[in-house]
Amino acid sequence: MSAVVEIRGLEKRFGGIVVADGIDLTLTAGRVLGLIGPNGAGKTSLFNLISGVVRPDAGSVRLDGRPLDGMKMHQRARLGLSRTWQNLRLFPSLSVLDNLMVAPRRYAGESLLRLAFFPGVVRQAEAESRRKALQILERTGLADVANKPAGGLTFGQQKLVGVARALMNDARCLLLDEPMAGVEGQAYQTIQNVVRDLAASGVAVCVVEHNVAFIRDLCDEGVFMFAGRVLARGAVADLIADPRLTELYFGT
Ligand SMILES: Nc1ncnc2c1ncn2[C@@H]1O[C@H](COP(=O)(O)OP(=O)(O)OP(=O)(O)O)[C@@H](O)[C@H]1O
Repeated sequence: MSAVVEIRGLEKRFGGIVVADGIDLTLTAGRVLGLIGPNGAGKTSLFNLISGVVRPDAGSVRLDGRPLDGMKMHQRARLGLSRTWQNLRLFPSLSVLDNLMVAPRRYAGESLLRLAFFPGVVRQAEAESRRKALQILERTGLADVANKPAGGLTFGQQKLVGVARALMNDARCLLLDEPMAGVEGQAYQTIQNVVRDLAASGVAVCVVEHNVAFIRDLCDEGVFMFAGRVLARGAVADLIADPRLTELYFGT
């Protein structure tokens, strides 16, 4: 199984708070890795470091062997590093379809030269993107609301839009930040199915989630984080059953 994301010696502190303390972690093609740990363990910070929202103090992140050091978030997104956000970050007044169309990815029209001299190519690429967005909306059960403003959807549907948007850039690696928080019913099952299909197609997936049942059912493996460190890696069922980790999780 090939490594998609390789994290080596990652360090980050905010003043006195250590959010990454020498993290070594590999995300593998076709596998779903669950990231668990108590509030403040550094899980979202790790996603921020991988996706380029935050710069590390030391250490490196590689995507398909290519160092990402110094690259901005949109540059990483173009290379296939995709993520969702705890606080959604949708454009509420834009339609669901348009929220997908503006996803961070490579745009044919971003080159002024191409826009000026090959407008037909740009139009064709945008039509292709629209087709792709509609396909993704179909796959995520959102086709019926494609033209509705995203802000008018249920919370579960908005979470699905966040996941759907993350699929627009042909992700090599997908980071899902608490995809299940506040989600129930059909959206819950749909997110599980979409993530399974993605992994089956070779994407490396990493999920931060407090919903332990979701993590246990979905993930091939789990990592337990505490105080910016990876304390354990193994079967999710074993991590959950470990009394030492449970104590750290619940702080009892
Ligand atoms: N930009 C920042 N500036 C200062 N402190 C920060 C910053 N980002 C995160 N922190 C702090 O780092 C610690 C780790 O936060 P992080 O969000 O990564 O934890 P988490 O494991 O994702 O927690 P949760 O499960 O609650 O989302 C917290 O104490 C948080 O307040």
